[in-house]
Order: sequence, then C-alpha cells, then structure tokens
Amino acid sequence: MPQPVPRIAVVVVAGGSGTRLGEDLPKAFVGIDEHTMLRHALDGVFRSALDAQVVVVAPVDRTGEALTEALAAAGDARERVSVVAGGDTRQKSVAAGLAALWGDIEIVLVHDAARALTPPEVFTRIVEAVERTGWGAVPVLPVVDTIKRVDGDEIIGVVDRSELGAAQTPQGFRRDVLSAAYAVAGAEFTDDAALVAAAGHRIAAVAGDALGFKITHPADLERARALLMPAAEHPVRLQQPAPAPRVGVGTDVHAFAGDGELWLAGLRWPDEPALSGHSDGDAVAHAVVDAVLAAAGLGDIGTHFGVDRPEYANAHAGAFFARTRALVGEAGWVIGNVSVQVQTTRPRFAARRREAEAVLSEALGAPVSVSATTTDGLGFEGRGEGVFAVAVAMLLPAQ
Ligand SMILES: Nc1ccn([C@@H]2O[C@H](COP(=O)(O)OP(=O)(O)OP(=O)(O)O)[C@@H](O)[C@H]2O)c(=O)n1
Ligand SMILES: C[C@](O)(CO)[C@H](O)COP(=O)(O)O
Repeated sequence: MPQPVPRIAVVVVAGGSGTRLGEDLPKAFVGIDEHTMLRHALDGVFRSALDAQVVVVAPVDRTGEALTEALAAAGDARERVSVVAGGDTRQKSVAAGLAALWGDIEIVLVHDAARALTPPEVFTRIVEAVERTGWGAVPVLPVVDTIKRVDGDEIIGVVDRSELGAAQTPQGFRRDVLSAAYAVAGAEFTDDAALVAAAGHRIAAVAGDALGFKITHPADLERARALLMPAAEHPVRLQQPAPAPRVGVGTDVHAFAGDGELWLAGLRWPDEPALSGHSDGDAVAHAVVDAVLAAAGLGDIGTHFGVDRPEYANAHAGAFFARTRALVGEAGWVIGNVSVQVQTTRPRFAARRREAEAVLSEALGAPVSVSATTTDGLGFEGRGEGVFAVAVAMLLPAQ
C-alpha cells in the first residue's frame, strides 16, 4: 500500500535587521538584482516542488511587503502562503513561524532568507533525510581552511577539520520534535539543530551546497550579485574565450605543357616554358589560395574558382587573391601570414624570391614567404615535367 505523503512546511525567517551588512533597510529586503533576498529565497522554496505550507517571518513593520514578495513567488500556490511578525532574535522569529503552522504538518524545514541562492535540491535532500532517519537534518559543507585555536594573539592549537562541517539551512525536523524542543529551550542557540540536539535528539548531516552561503557581510552580497549577473555583463570571470587562430594547408601541381608565357609566384618569367591550366597555371598562387580557404573552412580553390568561371580563365594571382581575401573577410577572418614552398628545377627562384614575396604579399594583404627547392632529380619535378607547391596559411579572428 502506498505510504501517505507527509505534510511539509517551510518557515522562511526574514525578520533580522542585517547589522553586519550595513544597508539602511532590513537585510531580507535588500535587492540582489531586480529581486530581493527574500524573493530569491522563496523562489528556491517554490522551485523545490515540495507542495509545502510556506510561512514567512518578517520584521513587524515589513509584513505587508513580505506578503507581496511571497505571493509573487508562490504563483498558483497562494493559498499555501502566510506571513507573521518575527521577534528580536532568530530563535524568537522561528518560534513565531512555528506558531503559524497548520495542524496537520508533520515535517518542518527552517530556512534563512539570508541564504537566498540555496538551490531547490537541498530542500528535497533534507526532507528525504528526515523521512529516512526520523532525526533532524542539516546541510553541511566541509571546512576547507585549517582551523586554529586562538587565545588572544597566540595560536594555542589546531582543530581536526575532518570532523567539522559548516552548517547551512534549510534544517529539517519532525514537527513534534521541533515544537517540543522550542517549548523547553532555556537558552539562545545560533541554529535550530543545536536547539533540537540540546533537547536530546539526533541530527543527520546532509550534503550542503556552495550556493547556500549566507549573505552576512557586504562581500557576500557582492558575490551573490556577481553570481546572478548575466555572463555578457560580467567584467572578467564569464567572458567568452577569444576565438583561436586557425591554420590551413594547400597544394597544387601544374605541368609544363601550356602555351605562351610562364607565370609563377605572381611573376612573369620570360624565356621559360609555360604551365598549363584553366588560368595561368601558377601553382604557387593556387596553393596559397587553397591554404587560406582551408584555414577558413571555406572549401578549396575548385569551390570558388572552378573551370565553370570564365572570368578566371588566364587570370593571374592578383585576381585569385583579391577574391580569396574577400571570402575569408566575409567569414570573419583576417589573414595572418602564409608560407609557400615550390618544388621545381626551373625557373631558378633565388634571384627573384624577394620580388615574388613582395608581389604576393601585396596582393594578399598579408605576409607571404616563398621558398624554393629541387627534388634531386626525382619525380616529375626532377624530370622538369611540372611544378609542385605546398602552402600553409594562418588566419586570425577579425576584431
Ligand atoms: N530577529 C531575527 C534575526 C534573524 N532572523 C533571520 O535569521 C536569518 C539568519 O540571521 P542573520 O543572517 O544573522 O541575520 P541578521 O540577524 O539580520 O544579521 P546581523 O546579525 O548582521 O544583524 C536571516 O534570514 C534573518 O532574517 C530573523 O528572522 N529574526
Ligand atoms: C542558522 C544559521 O544560518 C546556520 O548556519 C546560522 O547559525 C545563523 O546565523 P549566525 O551568523 O550564526 O547568526
């Protein structure tokens, strides 16, 4: 037979003045972003889908404001919400909240409005622990700092932090246990678990959440504001990383089987055999184009300068480079530099290498370095049948 679902209540204490925060209004009513701490805390409660009664404890002169906040957070669950006036200590405020519980409530969670960013899962973890153990339950975080015993200006010892936990809220209890413990509490306790433990009950430790930090000092408020700030407005931490440079490689081969003059590396070479091709057969220029397009992810020379483009018949490097530059610019890149090597027995590049670099760099709008080598007589290059060129291009993201 299915077990009946226990009736749950959450008491949200928002009755403090916030002396340590130093704002000129009670702490829970201070804005983190366009919403107050109280509103954020209540949003966490309602997002937890506990179907709980929710009692907000507010400063006596702020109950109207608190009700407005609670109704806005509750949405369709308005009938489950109420507001009561708190006391001059947290403990008295919790007691005021307990007095407003419906008669059939079985499990009570007490939560600080000051822990405004506590995620909804923490509420469900606490309820689950109370149901499973029958004990009280407290979210705790491990203590990360080394903890010293201090006497005045002297360190007199160290505390074993492995047995310490930093307590958060919501803290959960069986309603009968919590109410009875509050009825007999003879002292002020800083949290509800301490009060219940003093009455002889066991308390379970449940995983807390770093977002459940208490907004106590101005630095805590700054932290909460930074966490809620849209990424685009954040000064440093959440900026998108700058896009990385990209490289591409390109190659080309043409045979010495053309009519007319040789064009290679953007230069005209009189008295040398021509290379064949749809354009001028300039394998050096074409390898550069392939490398730049590859780096931008824009395909290759055939994609943009195919034999179906009559305007590039017999065209020279300048025409290819102008179009390539425009294509990568439209794609959001600028050309960083290109290195190209030609492998051929002829023409001899040494005397005109600088000239080739100047012409190609001018046409591409970026430094192009040119090197040339032979293949020790091997292959088609060695037999003087054609040229091979290989290029590497680096592109940078446009600003
Ligand atoms: N008389 C009080 C004191 C505290 N609280 C609530 O208990 C939680 C934890 O208290 P703390 O953060 O210490 O708040 P303040 O007492 O307001 O802060 P301070 O000690 O700096 O004045 C807060 O949500 C606070 O609103 C309360 O309801 N009634
Ligand atoms: C209840 C509490 O938030 C648990 O951590 C805390 O003890 C109350 O605040 P204070 O800073 O100790 O007054």
